[in-house]
Amino acid sequence: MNEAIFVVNAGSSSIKFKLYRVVGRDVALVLGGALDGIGTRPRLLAKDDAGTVLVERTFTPETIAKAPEAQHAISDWVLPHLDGFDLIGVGHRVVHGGPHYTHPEIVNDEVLRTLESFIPLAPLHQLTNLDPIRTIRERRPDLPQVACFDTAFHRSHPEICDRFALPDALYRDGVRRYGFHGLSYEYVSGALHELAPELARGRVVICHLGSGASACGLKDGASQDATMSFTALDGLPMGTRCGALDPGVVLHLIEQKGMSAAEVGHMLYHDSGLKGLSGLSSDMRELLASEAPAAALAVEYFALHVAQAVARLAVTLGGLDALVFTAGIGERSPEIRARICARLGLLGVALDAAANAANATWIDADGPGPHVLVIPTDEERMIALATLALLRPA
Ligand SMILES: Nc1ncnc2c1ncn2[C@@H]1O[C@H](COP(=O)(O)OP(=O)(O)O)[C@@H](O)[C@H]1O
Ligand SMILES: CC(=O)OP(=O)(O)O
Ligand SMILES: [Mg+2]
Repeated sequence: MNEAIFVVNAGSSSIKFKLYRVVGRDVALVLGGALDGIGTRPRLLAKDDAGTVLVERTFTPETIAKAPEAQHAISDWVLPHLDGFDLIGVGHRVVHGGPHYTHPEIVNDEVLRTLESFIPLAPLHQLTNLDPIRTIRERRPDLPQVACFDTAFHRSHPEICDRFALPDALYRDGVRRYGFHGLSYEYVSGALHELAPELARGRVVICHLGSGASACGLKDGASQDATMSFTALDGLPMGTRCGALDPGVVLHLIEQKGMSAAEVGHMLYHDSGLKGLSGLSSDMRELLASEAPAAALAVEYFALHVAQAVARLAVTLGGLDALVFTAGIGERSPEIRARICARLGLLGVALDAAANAANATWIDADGPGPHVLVIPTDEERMIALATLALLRPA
């Protein structure tokens, strides 16, 4: 029987899943899909490895209001597809791994308890990440599960990039710049290494621009600094999250405006970013298509802040050899890449307009400036490989 690994990437508004066949020390995709639009426009879509649609089904928002209903709908559809496979384990994306997990971990009671303690640090993600682990443990206690952390890749930051300018006791208590999207950065950095090993050894900034957005500076493939920090709120403006914010604003809202901490939290996580600025949508496609001045402001604000982040990370790295775009916006929006790069002429960044418009891999113009690339991310493949490596050590 074919050995297989199932991967779950549970997010704030979607649950992505992939099934891989084990091929020696590698994995090969069998099928993959997502249930997205949870609570708004739920839709289950899955395809096989050749891209043939296996299922496309929509649900009412009442039927799939929250992640648990989405999990049920996915397992109802997936379970028959596991027939004929010998599942050796399930790999999960877990957004927050805290200060100590520098590598994926096989989940046991103690690991699960530790990860539960990070729920307040990642309110959009952690609970949704841990829910499927708990459900599968109840149904199949024999099946090994592996937690792969968004934070682990960033534990190589030098201390100066791991700290806030706060009293030292807080640092020792875990108030640190953890960084997120690490599985994506690890995958993209590996893909860059396959494309151009010399370049991957240099000073690289990767911009992960999805509904959550961050940027990371790497040297020789190791993360040095990132825009997201203690929580996935910091750094770039996002679909619904504010990005970097004067902490005085939070104090003002609580002390002067009488908002509760929960109300402020809800606003910063759910009603800010592109959605807050535009008053229209958190979806970059809708903003780019809109004539509204507030939509144009939100788009330009996003581009300015990404460009500022690239420049900041280039300072950490002492220069810039390559700039890489990934995730939904980064992979698919020539317009946003062009606006970001137009602001980075001071670093020598120059785009080839035709290559950029075609979403080509290499999109920089000929010349001495940094290379600019588009590399689609694949967090699930990273998780599958990590799961295999842990369950079948060499
Ligand atoms: N062609 C496109 N042009 C601009 N933005 C796009 C395009 N395709 C997808 N996006 C944007 O990508 C974002 C979602 O990215 P994705 O990486 O799938 O996010 P996540 O995995 O965090 O949910 C949304 O804001 C969506 O509008
Ligand atoms: C950490 C994070 O923001 O993840 P996502 O982009 O999937 O929301
Ligand atoms: Mg994502």
